[in-house]
Amino acid sequence: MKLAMIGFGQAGGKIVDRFLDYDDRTNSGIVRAAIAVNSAKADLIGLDNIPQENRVLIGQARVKGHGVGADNELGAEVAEEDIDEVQNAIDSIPTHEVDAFLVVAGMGGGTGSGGAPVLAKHLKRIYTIPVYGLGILPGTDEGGIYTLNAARSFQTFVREVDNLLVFDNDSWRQTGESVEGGYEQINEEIVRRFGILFGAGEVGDGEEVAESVVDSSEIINTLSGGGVSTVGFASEEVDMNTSGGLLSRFTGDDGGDDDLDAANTTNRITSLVRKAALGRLTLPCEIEGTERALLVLSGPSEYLNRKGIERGRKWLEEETGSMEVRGGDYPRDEPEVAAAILLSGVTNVPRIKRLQQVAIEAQDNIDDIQQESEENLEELVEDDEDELEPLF
Ligand SMILES: Nc1nc2c(ncn2[C@@H]2O[C@H](COP(=O)(O)OP(=O)(O)OP(=O)(O)O)[C@@H](O)[C@H]2O)c(=O)[nH]1
Repeated sequence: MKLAMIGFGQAGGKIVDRFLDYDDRTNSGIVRAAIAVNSAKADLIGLDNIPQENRVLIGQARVKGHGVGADNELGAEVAEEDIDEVQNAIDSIPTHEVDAFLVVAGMGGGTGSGGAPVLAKHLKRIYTIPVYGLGILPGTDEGGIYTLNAARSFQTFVREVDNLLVFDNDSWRQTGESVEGGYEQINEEIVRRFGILFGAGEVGDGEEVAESVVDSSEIINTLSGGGVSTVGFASEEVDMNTSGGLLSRFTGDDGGDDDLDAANTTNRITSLVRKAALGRLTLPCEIEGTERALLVLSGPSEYLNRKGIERGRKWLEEETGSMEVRGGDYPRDEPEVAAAILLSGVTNVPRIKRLQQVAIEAQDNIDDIQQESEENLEELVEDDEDELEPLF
């Protein structure tokens, strides 16, 4: 499907920038327009791919291009004050060619965390197409103020968007890596997962169309109903170089028995689906209780078969308990077969329960909480974990 992506704050801008690069590399055609909004001039200058005219500096009168320093109330205020500047950039997008907006932001800082919900609310008032959020949760080692920002922003953001897709840095940060180097890798993981998912609905006319290609309405239907979404992913390399013998590794094709090859393909697809659903999700959670799901199987069409996808889909129905599990192909000439699973409306998410508790504590006693040390706040969150009610 075609998206208008708006990156709010540094993390948001960098991830949208990376999506453009992904689009270029893979020809997936999902980014119809890309805009970056920030209160820090240096962050906007540091982007590689987003066109200069689509980089919007807000809050100049208040913070003079220096950012809001993790103050997300100030982030929200400058977004409100300068929303017309953002709208000017959006006005240059042919929105009639766009299936949805995707507002991307880190939830732990000030600009994106405060501004993204403001922008989502604004977009929903003006446009009829869906407005989705991609929210990045901070690592728990980043400190109390980042957790507090994320807790408050999350609650607002999920309310303002049609669906909030979440990626939790905390589960993805590798130890021993520099923060920047770590984000490079993490951002690649983000665009790969969401790129395959959204790209699935973008198999256009004249392209190779398999038996059951996913279209953008299936993605929209899976996301409709709101709530929080997470994505599972697993892939396996396949050999595309052997002329005429494309199937060799993935299917175990020896040029012989076709039924056997089909059975191998089916089995491999089923185990990829399990790996994707039970492995590391962008937001770790219990998959049981998921309201809706979409399974996308991507790869060279020779490696995809309807039976495998159907079996994977059925298995997902059983595991999630959902009656609304969609599934289909995304034929791509890439040397890998990948399963991407969108789990929409997830309910049992420990990280969100912890964040919710932080938000409740903050409401009760905002001054004390802000003075707490990082360690104290972390302890507080851990201790109260058992008593929490789910957020939604
Ligand atoms: N995945 C990912 N997360 C990032 C990246 N950069 C920052 N973050 C996360 O996003 C959170 C918010 O940081 P920023 O995006 O830098 O903050 P901002 O919205 O620009 O706000 P201010 O800097 O306070 O004005 C951080 O706490 C990190 O968890 C990135 O490149 N990738």
